[in-house]
Amino acid sequence: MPVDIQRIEMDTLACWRIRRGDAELVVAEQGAQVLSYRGADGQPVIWLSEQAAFVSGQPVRGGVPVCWPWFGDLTRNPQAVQAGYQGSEPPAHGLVRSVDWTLLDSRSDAEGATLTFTSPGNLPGWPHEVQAELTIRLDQTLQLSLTSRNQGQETVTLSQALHSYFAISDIHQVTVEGLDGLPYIETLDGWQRREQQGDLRFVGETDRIYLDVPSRLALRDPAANRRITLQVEGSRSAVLWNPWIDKSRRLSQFADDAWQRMLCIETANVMDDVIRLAPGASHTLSVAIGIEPNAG
Ligand SMILES: O=P(O)(O)OC[C@H]1O[C@@H](O)[C@H](O)[C@@H](O)[C@@H]1O
Repeated sequence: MPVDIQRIEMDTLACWRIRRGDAELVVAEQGAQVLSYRGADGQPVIWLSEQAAFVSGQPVRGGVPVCWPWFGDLTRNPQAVQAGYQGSEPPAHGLVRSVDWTLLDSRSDAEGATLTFTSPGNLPGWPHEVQAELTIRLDQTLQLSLTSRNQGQETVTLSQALHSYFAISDIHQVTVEGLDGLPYIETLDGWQRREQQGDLRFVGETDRIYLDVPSRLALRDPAANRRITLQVEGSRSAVLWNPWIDKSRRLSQFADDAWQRMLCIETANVMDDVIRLAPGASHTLSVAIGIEPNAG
């Protein structure tokens, strides 16, 4: 199947667009952020906010922001992750969401296309020789692989996530399969540890860190008659997030009712699943996102 790679601009952001039949992927150089992805049937799989702003220095709401070298609020991270940062105001979700990455390589073949980006060196307040490389491959599925390499002389500990926003037909109807029986941290109630019973359904604001997560999760969407599947390597934790009604009003680049159409399943290395990189060591976190027709 012919594959076409083009450099485009979304307002002020330099982006790359890959088309493969009716599938289309758009990636911004800023943050190496996947902005949008439509599958082979032309339907959105990755959600991009209708109110997204494509502004230099600001993460775009939606797509797949890369959270690195820490996830979320730094002060909620294990001490070894906090110790890596020497600045005074740690931004949420790390340092690379709103800076330009460098495109190292772009190529297409008979099956698809691959883009490879590398993170900028010299991140403010983070004096470590650790480089992140993100490979984005579009063929029948969308695959993201984030490799961190420690080229310095000291051990560095980091947390991270591929913060995927998925497009769904109705938050009230979707379920997430694969979490039954898992421990999770309820960040909305004192970060208590709890246990998941059955598949996850959504009845209110959700912001949970699941632990001991298996390599396959699925997002069942009966109204769209499909399942979005996530096949993961290098991760045992996942963050499930939907802001619901009140938090939606406080979020930037987010329509008041957009919570009904999106759900984040973030492929992560957080809490006791953080990555400890000895000198010379590397780690790869990856997720392959596929579609199974028929939510059965
Ligand atoms: O608004 P941001 O920085 O992109 O973060 C969005 C959300 O990201 C999620 O990963 C967090 O669990 C939420 O608490 C947070 O609100």
